[in-house]
Amino acid sequence: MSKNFKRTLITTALPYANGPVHIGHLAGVYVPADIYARYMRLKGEEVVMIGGSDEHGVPITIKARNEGITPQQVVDRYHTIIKDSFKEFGITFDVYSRTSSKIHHKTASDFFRILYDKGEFIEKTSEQYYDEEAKQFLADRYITGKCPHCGNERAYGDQCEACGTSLSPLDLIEPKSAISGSAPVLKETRHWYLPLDKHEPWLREWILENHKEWKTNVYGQCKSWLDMGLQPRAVSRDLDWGVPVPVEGAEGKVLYVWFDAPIGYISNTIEMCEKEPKKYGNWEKWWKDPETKLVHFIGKDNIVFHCIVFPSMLKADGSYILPENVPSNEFLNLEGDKISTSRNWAVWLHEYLQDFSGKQDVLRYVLTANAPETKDNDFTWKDFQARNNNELVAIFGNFVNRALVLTHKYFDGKVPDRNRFSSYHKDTMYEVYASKYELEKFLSEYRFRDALRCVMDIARVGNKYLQNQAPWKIYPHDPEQVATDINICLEICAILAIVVEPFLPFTAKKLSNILNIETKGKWYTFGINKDFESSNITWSRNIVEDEKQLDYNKTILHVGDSIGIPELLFEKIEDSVIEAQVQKLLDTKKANEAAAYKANPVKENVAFEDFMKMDIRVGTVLDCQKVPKADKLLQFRIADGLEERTILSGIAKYYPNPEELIGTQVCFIANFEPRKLRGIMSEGMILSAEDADGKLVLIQPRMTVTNGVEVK
Ligand SMILES: Nc1ncnc2c1ncn2[C@@H]1O[C@H](COP(=O)(O)OP(=O)(O)OP(=O)(O)O)[C@@H](O)[C@H]1O
Ligand SMILES: [Zn+2]
Repeated sequence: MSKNFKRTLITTALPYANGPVHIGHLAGVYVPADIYARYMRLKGEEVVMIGGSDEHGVPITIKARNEGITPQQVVDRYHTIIKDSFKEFGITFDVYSRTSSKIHHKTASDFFRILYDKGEFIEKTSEQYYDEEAKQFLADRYITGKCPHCGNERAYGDQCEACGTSLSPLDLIEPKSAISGSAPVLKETRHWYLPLDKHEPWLREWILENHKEWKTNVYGQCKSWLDMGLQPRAVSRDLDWGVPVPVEGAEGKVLYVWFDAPIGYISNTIEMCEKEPKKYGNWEKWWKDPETKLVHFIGKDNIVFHCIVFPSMLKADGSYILPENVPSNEFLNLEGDKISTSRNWAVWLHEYLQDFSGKQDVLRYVLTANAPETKDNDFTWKDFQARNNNELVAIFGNFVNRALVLTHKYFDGKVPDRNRFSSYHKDTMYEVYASKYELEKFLSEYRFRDALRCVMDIARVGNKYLQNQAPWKIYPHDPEQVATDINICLEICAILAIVVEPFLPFTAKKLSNILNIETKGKWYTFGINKDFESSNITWSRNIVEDEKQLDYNKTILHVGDSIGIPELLFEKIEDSVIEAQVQKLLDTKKANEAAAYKANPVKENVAFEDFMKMDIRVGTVLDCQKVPKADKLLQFRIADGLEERTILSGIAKYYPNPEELIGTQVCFIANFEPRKLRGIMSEGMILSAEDADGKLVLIQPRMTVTNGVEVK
């Protein structure tokens, strides 16, 4: 199904501006999109990449209310962090704007109005909760009440977080408004719906028949939505934050965020074209010309919106093109847990950039090598370190560095002649060219992990070649052979500088600077040149030779070219650096557990007389030491105001320096039945509090009291 397109429009899911960007976002959307865009640019294609922040919707208004600031202040804060960190990370948007912009409000409003005037919506009246004190309708999240399933008193109108059931506001028992606290009343309200059911027949044909080449995860999700049958979907909301519905009598209503956000791709394209008309031309050529290839990069939770809902909106308008592909990724998890903004379970991009200054490419490498392309995947710091040390440093960096150093050592920093070029060298270069060719095939299929593997294969070929040829052994008796070897190695370095650019742009820049070459426009200047994007060829590794298209003399570097001073491309990451990151996550986990801690229900009441039977007293620790061969036990000698007594307590793990307790006071049950533990008689029980994480902490009076006094 390949068509000849003139240009490519890449959109990237708009990150929701209620938090910074994390590695899940990057792996799911922005790194693959950036690889694709950079690759197209290297090939000299006309391409743009559109991004921007998604700034409307209820969660942002709730965050603003909780922090006592305006929604605009919330989105200003995160938009800036997101935009700056993307830039520093080398994500090359042609435009990165936001949905609170004037252009977007106008574009989204006009878009709605055209569909409204064409009769593409249906209008329905329904009953919704209204807060009479605050004089506003309540979004589901703004209503709390008792969960009908588990009795949790603080369930939300859309979900009970205690039992996980999804709810509708009408399910809640004794509903309350989260704004005023008053009981809301049901009131009629009018909304507009996009009748997706009406669009179902053409969607079926367009996706299920004509786009069988879409990734199986994407195709499968579309098929199951279509097979369930589509329903009309509301496009408006009663809320005061968003794009107002441009219809008479619709005061207090805004466009629903899912309707408003994808239009952001169009608004941002318009903004880009208005800013630089010479460079980008008219926005309509990007959105309305069938010779434009539209590609949406998204994560899996956005599939239905980009394959079914947004195309239906575009079709309802009638003047827009539809996406040619929607290469959606599955999800990236972090150390075995789902990444979550609200639980702070993430590696945040802006923090990474601080902690790993100058190491953008390491993260880009790991997120691509381990991308969740076909199934959910896990990011771990151990894997991050291993991939850096064993792959980037040991293979790529090592090869390039040895080739550059030897050039300076033997050839005065100049590219030597390849006089001995023979079939063995030809085979080596053939491997390199075939890998580049395969790499191109994978890129055209949005298989970025496999494509990156091909880049590393080229570095592997170089590394192996250098190891086999061992120029440092040959040089004394056959410098001419070494000249040919180094010539080959330098050419492989130059090819690496070009093919690695989409993946590791900072490394490509460093390497091409050392080699004194330009990477731009060089994609088709060596090896075999066939464009997978626009041809229907079936790939095979031998096609290169079969077609006799390979000219081994067409090289990037030339004899006598000067090579700059070598500089290390990658450096080893030490254990201590990784341990610090792991510790940061453990701290987060602990804080989350503490925040989620719920005290046990109170036990049955006891009578005063029963309480008085317990003889709890205070005593001073005279001696304290670990019981030999018992991990948990500490042996206390206590001055109890009468004689002295010995008590054993299972808190050794929490008091690694027991001698520090000597001289402090503890509380103990004095009339606890004595019992023998490890051959020692324990006369009582020392009192501790058990913290949420199981840690035991001694109960100790804040002021010294007389030994033996009772606790009441
Ligand atoms: N862990 C992840 N792995 C892969 N893609 C992700 C992940 N989290 C989010 N994405 C994708 O990133 C894009 C932007 O996400 P969005 O801002 O809507 O965040 P979200 O899904 O609300 O995430 P979060 O709740 O973590 O903030 C979406 O296309 C989404 O599918
Ligand atoms: Zn519940």
